[in-house]
Amino acid sequence: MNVIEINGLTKYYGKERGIIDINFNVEEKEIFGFIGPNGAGKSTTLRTLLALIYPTSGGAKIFGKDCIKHGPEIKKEIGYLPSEVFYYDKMNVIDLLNYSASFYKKNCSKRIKELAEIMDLNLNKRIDDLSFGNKKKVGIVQGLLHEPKLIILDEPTSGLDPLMQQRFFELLQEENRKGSTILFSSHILGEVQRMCNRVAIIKEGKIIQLEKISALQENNYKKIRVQLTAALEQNYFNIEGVSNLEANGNVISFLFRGNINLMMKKLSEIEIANVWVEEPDLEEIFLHFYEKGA
Ligand SMILES: Nc1ncnc2c1ncn2[C@@H]1O[C@H](COP(=O)(O)OP(=O)(O)OP(=O)(O)O)[C@@H](O)[C@H]1O
Repeated sequence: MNVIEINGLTKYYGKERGIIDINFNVEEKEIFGFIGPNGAGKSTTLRTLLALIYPTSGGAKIFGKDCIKHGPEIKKEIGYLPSEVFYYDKMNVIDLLNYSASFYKKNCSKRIKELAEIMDLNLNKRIDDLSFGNKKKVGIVQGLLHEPKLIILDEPTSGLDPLMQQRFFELLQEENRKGSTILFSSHILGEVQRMCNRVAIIKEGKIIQLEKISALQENNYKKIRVQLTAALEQNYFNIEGVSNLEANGNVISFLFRGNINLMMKKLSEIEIANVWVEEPDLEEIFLHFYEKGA
């Protein structure tokens, strides 16, 4: 069953492109990643799903219901963490969370305490005494306190230190095991690869790739940099599977996809000072999609 169905979703801000003809579904109990560079349209898509802004055309269904028409009803079952959190600074954390909880017809006090403990959040502090990262934690607790069926997170890890990111991902995995469906946006490929079953890649307002993470990894390019000790014949690395070849002084870099043994053989036949084999970052993967004309 699809928890989210997005059909031809398009949003223009006046003449400015927001998103164009977005189509994808998120299945029940899936952890779905939505990834793209700044300004690609991730927040616009998520805000439209939450009926915080209205689409120019197209639409989406959540739990089988139109996300705009049935917005208030649907939102009771959604936990949302916006990319930037703004609060009434003078309130205490616990008062703010109790106020948020009052919108749901259930007692959330026990869950608030549990979540605050997991995220190491002091409930008695005033909001304006909190650091950016701690404000983010308030947002996380606020988004999860009513044990929502669907969790939508917009760049949730920005501002969290690595330990907290880890705890937060464990928390999400636990929510997912208990039955929640999760959609989260990010511009960090690594965290999406680690967490998600499937991913949609968005660029300049359009979906350019929709993949299972396993397929994305199989297709994955390695980024190879070689530091040479002596000049090399110009076409030495010009073999099948090599793209984006660049030379910078005595360092040659390229993307490689193919049989890694062939590449290792090629490397073993020359004298080198150093070699780096890395996962390409998101920009480089985008560059590759771009070159394919996607
Ligand atoms: N309120 C607005 N008015 C005009 N243009 C907007 C508005 N909000 C977003 N846009 C434009 O819509 C496009 C998509 O922006 P959006 O914030 O959805 O991207 P994003 O992928 O979430 O990026 P980021 O990671 O930087 O938040 C951008 O070109 C942006 O300039």
